[in-house]
Amino acid sequence: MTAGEGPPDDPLLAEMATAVAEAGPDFVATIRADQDELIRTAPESVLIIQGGPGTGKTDTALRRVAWLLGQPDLGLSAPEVLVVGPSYAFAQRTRGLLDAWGCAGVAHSSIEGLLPKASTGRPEAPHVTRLKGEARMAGLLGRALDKHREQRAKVPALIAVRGQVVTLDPATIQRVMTTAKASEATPSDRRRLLRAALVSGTQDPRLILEAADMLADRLWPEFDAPTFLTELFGSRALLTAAAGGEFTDREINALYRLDGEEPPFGEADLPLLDEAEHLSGQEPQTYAHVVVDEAQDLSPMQLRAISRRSSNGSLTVVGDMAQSTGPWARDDWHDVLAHLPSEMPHVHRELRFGYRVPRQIFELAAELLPTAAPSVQPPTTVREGPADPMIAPVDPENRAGVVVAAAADHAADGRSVAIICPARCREEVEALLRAEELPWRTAPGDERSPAITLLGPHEAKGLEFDAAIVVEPGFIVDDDPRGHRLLYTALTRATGHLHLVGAPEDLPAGEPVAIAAPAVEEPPSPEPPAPPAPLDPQVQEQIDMVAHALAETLLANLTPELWPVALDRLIDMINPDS
Ligand SMILES: Nc1ncnc2c1ncn2[C@@H]1O[C@H](COP(=O)(O)OP(=O)(O)OP(=O)(O)O)[C@@H](O)[C@H]1O
Repeated sequence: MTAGEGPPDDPLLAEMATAVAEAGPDFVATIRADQDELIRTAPESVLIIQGGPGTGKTDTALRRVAWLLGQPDLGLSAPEVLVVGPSYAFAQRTRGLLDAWGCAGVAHSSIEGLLPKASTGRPEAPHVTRLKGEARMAGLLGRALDKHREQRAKVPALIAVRGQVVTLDPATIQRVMTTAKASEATPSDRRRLLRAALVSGTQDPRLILEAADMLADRLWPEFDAPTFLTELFGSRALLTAAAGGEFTDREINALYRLDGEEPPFGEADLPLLDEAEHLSGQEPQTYAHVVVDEAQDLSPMQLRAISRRSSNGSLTVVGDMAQSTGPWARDDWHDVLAHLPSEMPHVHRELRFGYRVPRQIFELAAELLPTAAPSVQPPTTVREGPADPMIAPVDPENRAGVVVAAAADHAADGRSVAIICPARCREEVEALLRAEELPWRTAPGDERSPAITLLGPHEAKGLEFDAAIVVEPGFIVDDDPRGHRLLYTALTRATGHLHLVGAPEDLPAGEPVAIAAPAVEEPPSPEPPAPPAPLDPQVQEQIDMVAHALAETLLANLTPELWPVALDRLIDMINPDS
C-alpha cells in the first residue's frame, strides 16, 4: 500500500516502519493491499502464499509473524513461533529480518536443522531418496517398531551374568511387566519392581540384582532411532516383515543396505529418524505458529516432521510451484497440504507483483516459463533495473576467468554478488577465486554484504543478491529433471545485475555484451512501457499528455524507487476488479 493507505493507527506497522527506516528501504510504505490482507490473516488458519520469484512471499509471511506477535489479545510470544526454510543461509536471512523488526526470539531453522542430528553424507540414488520421502514410509516404520517391541518383550528363560547362568521364572516377570505397564511406572520404578521380584527367590542377591538390571535393559530399552533405523535397513527380513504388502520386492531391495557402511545416513533418512522418535514417544518441541517457506520442494516425510512441530495447525505455507524442483517437484499445492493436516480453514492467495527482479531481467527469465511451468502466470514486475542482462558466450577455458572478473567488479563496487554455478564448473571457479585471493564464501550469512558467494543452483533458492552471475545455463537445465525451473530460480535472484556466462549455443540470442565492466547505474525511467502496437496518432497524443502530467506529479512528489509502486496503486484505484 502507499503511505497512508494502510490502517493508519496500527502501532505495529508504525514500529516496523521506524525500525526499517533506520535499517534500509521503507518497505512498510509500499506494502500492497494484497500483502497487507495476508499479513492480517487470522491465526486460526492455514495461509498458503503462492507467488513468483521476488513477489514478497517471504517478507509477507514474516510480516504476518510480526503482526501476530503484536496482537496483545493473542498472547503469542516470539519463542512460540517457528520459521522453517530450505537452508541455513535462508534461516539466517529470515532471522535477520525479524530481528530487525523487533521480533527477536522467534525460532528459525533449515528443515535439516529441525530434524535429529545424525552423521549424513551417504550418497543415495535418486529413486531411493524419493522412496524414503514417501508418506508410506511412516507405515513401514510403525510396523517395524511394533515388531521391534514384540521382539524385545519376549521374556528369556535365562540370563548370563559374569559367566553364571540365572534362571528366570517367565510367569513372575510377565506379572512385573503387566504391573509396570498398568501403573505407568517410570524406568527406575520398573527396575525396582523387577529387582524385588527376582531377589525374593534366590540365595545370591548381588548376582540377581545385576541380572535384574540386564533384564530391564532388554525389556525396556531406551529407544535410539539411529540404531533402530540401521538395524531395519540392514535386514531384508525385518524390512519384508514391516512392508505390510505396501512395498514391492524391488523397493525393499532399494531400502536394504549392508550394515556398517559409512557414513550411515543420507539426507532422506533424517525425517525417518524423526518419525521413529515420534513413534517411540519422543516428541519434539512444538510451536503455536509455524511458517514453512519454499514448501513446494518438501517430501511428504519432511512435511510430516514439520506438521509434528505445530501444536495447533496454525500455519503459513509459502512457495512457488514454478520453482518446485528436486525429487518432489510438483505442480499444485494439494500434495503439500495433504501432509500438513490441520483443522483450520485454508486461505490460499497469490502475490502477483514482482519487487526483486527488475523488468529487464525478468523478461529474460520469463522466457523459460512456458517450458518450466506452463500453467503459471508470470508476476508483473514493478521495477526497472540499472542494466540489461549481460550475455557472455565463452569457451570452457576462459569461462572461470570471465565469471570471476565480473564478480570481482561487482564486489569492488560494494555489491553483494552470487556466482550460481553447476557442479561441473565449480572446481575451476573456486580455484580461480582462491588464486585471485578474492573474499568469497560458499553460504551467505547476510547476503546484503558485499562479498562474493558461490552457490549451486539449488542452494540459491529464496536468496537475493545485488548481482547474480549464472554459469553455464545449459548445464543447469541438463543436470536436473526440472532444470528449466532451476534455471528460472537462478535467473531471478538479482535485484540489479544479471550475467549469463556459458557456451554460445546455450545462451539467449542477442548482442553479446562484454562483461568485464558492469554497466553504470541509471535512474529508473518514469515513463510507462511503450504500447505494443502503433496507435491512432490522436490517441497517442492523449496518452502522451496524460503520461506527461503523471511524470510531472511523480517527479515532484516521490523518490524514483516509489514511482512504479505509485503507478501500480493508480491502476488498482481505477480498476475495481484488480
Ligand atoms: N511491498 C513491497 N515493497 C517493496 N519491496 C518489497 C515489497 N514486498 C517485497 N519486497 C521486496 O522484494 C524482495 C523479494 O521479497 P521476498 O524475498 O519476500 O520474495 P519471495 O516471493 O519470497 O521470493 P522467492 O520466490 O525468490 O523466494 C525483498 O527484497 C523484499 O523486501
